[in-house]
Amino acid sequence: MLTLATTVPGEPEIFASLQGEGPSLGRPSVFVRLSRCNLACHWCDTAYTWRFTGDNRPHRDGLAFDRGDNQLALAEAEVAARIAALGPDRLVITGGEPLLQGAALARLLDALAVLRPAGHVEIETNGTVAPHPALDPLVHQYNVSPKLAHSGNPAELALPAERLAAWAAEPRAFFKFVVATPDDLAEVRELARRHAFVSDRVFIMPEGTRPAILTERLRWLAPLVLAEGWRLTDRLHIHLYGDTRGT
Ligand SMILES: C[S@@+](CC[C@H](N)C(=O)[O-])C[C@H]1O[C@@H](n2cnc3c(N)ncnc32)[C@H](O)[C@@H]1O
Ligand SMILES: Nc1nc2[nH]cc(C(=O)O)c2c(=O)[nH]1
Ligand code: SF4
Ligand SMILES: [Mg+2]
Repeated sequence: MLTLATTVPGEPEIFASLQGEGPSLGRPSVFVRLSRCNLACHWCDTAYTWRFTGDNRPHRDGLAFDRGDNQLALAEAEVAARIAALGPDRLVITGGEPLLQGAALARLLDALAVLRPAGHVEIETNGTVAPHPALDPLVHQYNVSPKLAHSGNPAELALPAERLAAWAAEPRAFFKFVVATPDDLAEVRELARRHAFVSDRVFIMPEGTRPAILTERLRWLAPLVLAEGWRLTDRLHIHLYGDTRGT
């Protein structure tokens, strides 16, 4: 079984949209949003995937708590059928933290390959969890978004050095750093130096869930990103649809 986020109670968050961020920006894709996370970013735009109680404390104990309206368990075959019915042959798996459900994701992708053999699969991840060995060969692209200090997570949880080194050596991985102030870029620079990130695989993305904030931040980010030789990404879906579930 997979545990998914919901758009409304009882409806799993599986939808077609344009990939709004990073190297595949603008590509028609099916999105699957899973429930639960092992981090707790202050500014998380999908906190409904992990903050279930309203008391602002994340649950990090797997499925051993009351399932509220914000999540739903579904069989892998059912999720595969819903994905295939939506059309686009690119799949983006996100959350929450999808790699927490690695074995079930491997079963999902096996089922999907029967229905839709030539598809492309990318995973949005916070980069703290190693991909399950059965899942890894089925993935074409990892969009790895390590969390900087302004996320509010302790660095030892959010930036495990061995994992970052593994992602840096993984040719299918792109980094996507969320930045709110110029100071955040100094942290990216230090991580890039320590792990010898390939510049062409480093994306900087403004923090924000409103178009005006994104535009303002993109303007001061552009020259700084240019000077580093990294890449800049917007959040297209926010401009198109706002901060709405299922878009
Ligand atoms: C909700 S996360 C889910 C996947 C995974 N947990 C992660 O953090 O990469 C999807 C993407 O949205 C980004 N994100 C979340 N909240 C954001 C915000 N307020 N502004 C900009 N990006 C945000 C994350 O950094 C990540 O790249
Ligand atoms: N359109 C669209 N593109 C996205 N790219 C990454 C997303 C995510 O939440 O992981 C996302 C999302 O939620 N919507
Ligand atoms: S790691 Fe991703 S899903 Fe988890 S709290 Fe941070 S942005 Fe949200
Ligand atoms: Mg999103």
